[in-house]
Amino acid sequence: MIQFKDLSLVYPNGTQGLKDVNVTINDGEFVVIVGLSGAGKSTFIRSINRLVTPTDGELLIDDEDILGYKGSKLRSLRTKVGMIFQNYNLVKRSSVFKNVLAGRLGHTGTFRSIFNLFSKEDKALAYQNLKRVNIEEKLYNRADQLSGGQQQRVSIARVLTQKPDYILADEPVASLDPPTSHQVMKYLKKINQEDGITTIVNLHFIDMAMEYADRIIGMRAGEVVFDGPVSEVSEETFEEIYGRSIREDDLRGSVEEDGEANE
Ligand SMILES: Nc1ncnc2c1ncn2[C@@H]1O[C@H](COP(=O)(O)OP(=O)(O)OP(=O)(O)O)[C@@H](O)[C@H]1O
Repeated sequence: MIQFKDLSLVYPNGTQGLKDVNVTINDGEFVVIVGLSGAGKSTFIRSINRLVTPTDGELLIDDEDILGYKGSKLRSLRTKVGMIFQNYNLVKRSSVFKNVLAGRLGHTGTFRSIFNLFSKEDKALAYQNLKRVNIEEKLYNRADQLSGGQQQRVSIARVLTQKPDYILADEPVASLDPPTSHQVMKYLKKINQEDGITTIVNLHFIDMAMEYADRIIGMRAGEVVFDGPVSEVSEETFEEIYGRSIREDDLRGSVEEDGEANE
């Protein structure tokens, strides 16, 4: 469980990234954070794995306040909380398999990881996770030979190999076309449902938020201005969150497809 308690973050230049946020995210939830650019979505997500550090309040993960974490505590937090980025963050010149194995680094001792000494079990897990996102045939390809959607699937396999309790995804589909965006969201949702991993995703496409979220959190100027199940969300809700009417570019668009996630 993740609990934001009166959490605020003021950046060194005085910008208020988060303002008095009170939110509890229960185990197994699939939460989508929406809001205009600059609303604080990334700051919200990045607080959870301490890529940024809130300046006031408490942030409890499994009942422990993580705000004071340093050194090994911080490293183990980042092993428990996996992250997926808009730009995939793969090592471009490394193979797909090595990139996925990198998910084990938090579990492997420094000595073993320097020499890439991964166990048979680690390698089996990496392969199995590549299969889960249907990309195992690209095992030996260099990461930069893959399309954007394929690279994001590799990054999902890497995060799974990390065996996290939580997955954060910061605009995971912002660089992808509509069909590929849906594929990636489907994999994230499937993993959430099958493995019960709590998943928090930032999206700025409201149709995708409605399609995949269980619960939507709306942010504006660092504050949570809406928090509720998808069943309670209407067009007016988004208009309130955005402070304006909905436009074409707030929608990713749907795709006619058979649901099979292959490229
Ligand atoms: N390192 C930083 N230093 C100063 N201000 C920052 C920093 N990072 C973010 N901000 C500011 O904090 C506010 C919230 O930014 P944040 O990136 O969390 O918003 P966002 O909703 O994720 O937007 P986007 O969709 O554009 O990424 C913005 O005003 C942003 O300019």
